[in-house]
Amino acid sequence: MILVEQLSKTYLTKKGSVSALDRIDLQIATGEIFGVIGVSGAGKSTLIRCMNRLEEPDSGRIWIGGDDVTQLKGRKLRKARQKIGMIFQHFNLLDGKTVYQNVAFPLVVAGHPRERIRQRVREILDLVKLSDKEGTYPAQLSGGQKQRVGIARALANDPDVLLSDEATSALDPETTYSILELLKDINRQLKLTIVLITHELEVLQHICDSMAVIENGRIVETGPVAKLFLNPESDTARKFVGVLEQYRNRRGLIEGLGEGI
Ligand SMILES: Nc1ncnc2c1ncn2[C@@H]1O[C@H](COP(=O)(O)OP(=O)(O)OP(=O)(O)O)[C@@H](O)[C@H]1O
Repeated sequence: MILVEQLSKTYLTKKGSVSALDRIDLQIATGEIFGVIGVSGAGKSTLIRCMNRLEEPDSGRIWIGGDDVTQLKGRKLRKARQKIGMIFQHFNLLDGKTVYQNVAFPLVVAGHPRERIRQRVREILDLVKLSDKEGTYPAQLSGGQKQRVGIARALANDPDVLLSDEATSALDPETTYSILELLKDINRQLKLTIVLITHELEVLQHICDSMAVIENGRIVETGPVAKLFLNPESDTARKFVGVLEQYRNRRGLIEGLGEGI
């Protein structure tokens, strides 16, 4: 279970302060895929980055597997971070290192023996279906393959939680689909809790069990994903669902016209 309680974060800028998160409360069940959706600037990245302390919240608590991660320091924080994997929109791979070295990196940092690292990297590359790319450099990979390396690296230390920061936003629809399917498989096989942020309703619809809608740093709606489509309550949710319906209607119209030709 992940519990977020009254989490707040304000950025101080030259132009004044920006409230990015305003007393956020969330409850995420172990083993579920939980989506946070919102428009640009709503606070999604700040929220997910607070979960592994890439960002420091001003106040509030984040409980992950019994630990309040906001209170951890030093070695305990490093240990907790090993159990929270993260994947990014632009993959964040080490360009000068091979696929093998990228995936091995967190294991080397964690101080595992070389033989254990080799065994684990091979296992994980097999899981993400990149066993044939061990010696390849990121520049020689497609976007989808890069994200698979990112996922493999995030899973190397066998985390309990995977955070996904717009992991499919830079990918074409077909590759997005394959990465979402991979995340679903991983969630099932490893019983891994996944928290993902997105501004794409289709991503939420395809993969998430539950969701929260974030608007101007506040959670304005939460529940099962189906609820969002059947009964959107917030302005953000209504806009997202409205745009998707318009798009589907237009596509239906175009396909209908096509049939008449
Ligand atoms: N390092 C920073 N310094 C100052 N302001 C920031 C910083 N990071 C984010 N913000 C501001 O905080 C608010 C929330 O930003 P955040 O990146 O969390 O939103 P987001 O929903 O992830 O947006 P996007 O989808 O565009 O990435 C925005 O107003 C943003 O401009």
